[in-house]
Amino acid sequence: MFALQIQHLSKRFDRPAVDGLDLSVRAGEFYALLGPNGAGKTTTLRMVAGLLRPDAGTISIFGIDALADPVGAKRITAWVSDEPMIYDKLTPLEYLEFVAGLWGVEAAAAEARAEALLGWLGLAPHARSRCEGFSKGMRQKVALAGALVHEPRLIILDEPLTGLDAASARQVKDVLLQRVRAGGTVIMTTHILEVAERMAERIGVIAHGRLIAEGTLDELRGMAGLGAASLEDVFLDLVAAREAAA
Ligand SMILES: Nc1ncnc2c1ncn2[C@@H]1O[C@H](COP(=O)(O)OP(=O)(O)OP(=O)(O)O)[C@@H](O)[C@H]1O
Repeated sequence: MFALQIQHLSKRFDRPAVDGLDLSVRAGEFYALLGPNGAGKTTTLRMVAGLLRPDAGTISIFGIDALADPVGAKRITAWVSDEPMIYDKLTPLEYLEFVAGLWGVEAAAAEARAEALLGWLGLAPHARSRCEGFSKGMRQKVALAGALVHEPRLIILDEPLTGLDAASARQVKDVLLQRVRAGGTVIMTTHILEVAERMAERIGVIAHGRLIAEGTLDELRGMAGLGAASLEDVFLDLVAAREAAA
């Protein structure tokens, strides 16, 4: 069963940003998407999240055609952008209950989930303070909690750890791993190769809007032909090889 199946996906701005991309992520997988700046990662994920219309291609989320049935697809998907939006006048608890209400989560369940998420993310002491005074990292965690409160089956995150301190990054990683253990599927972009190396079961490398390599860390090492090299070496080698071929 695939959580996400992308076929021949394309999006062009002044030039191709995503260029006939094929990508499949299995249900229950932790998948990291790597690639140089401008490779097309965010554009791809925005199309999956229904925020951007592809020029061509198909997107299927747990068998739902996301282009034909965007509401059905969004119901089971969470999208956490690298510039999250929250409502400053609400407290985290109010925000989570509001978001849960939009998804039709029953009030008692919403409250329990909200309390649990805020606890795991270290926000319990701030659960009843308005978000307006929060730091960027705290906002990011509130946004993440908001994305998870309807218990989506597919969680898509764009650079979720950027700007977080060590403790917050650990909390976010733990929450994501917990979701995967509970049967969820996580797809995240990251430039922190160590995070991909440690957390992801499979890693996809995108360059120029296409998937140029994919596999476990060991498989990528094999492709790059570098024996026991670090993911950084493997990544740089794969991207350089693609550049040379282009
Ligand atoms: N709204 C837009 N209008 C015009 N061009 C865009 C737009 N969004 C993205 N692009 C272009 O599409 C290409 C892919 O960008 P994208 O943000 O998807 O890359 P990325 O892999 O997420 O990069 P980064 O790692 O820097 O976040 C880039 O050349 C970018 O300039």
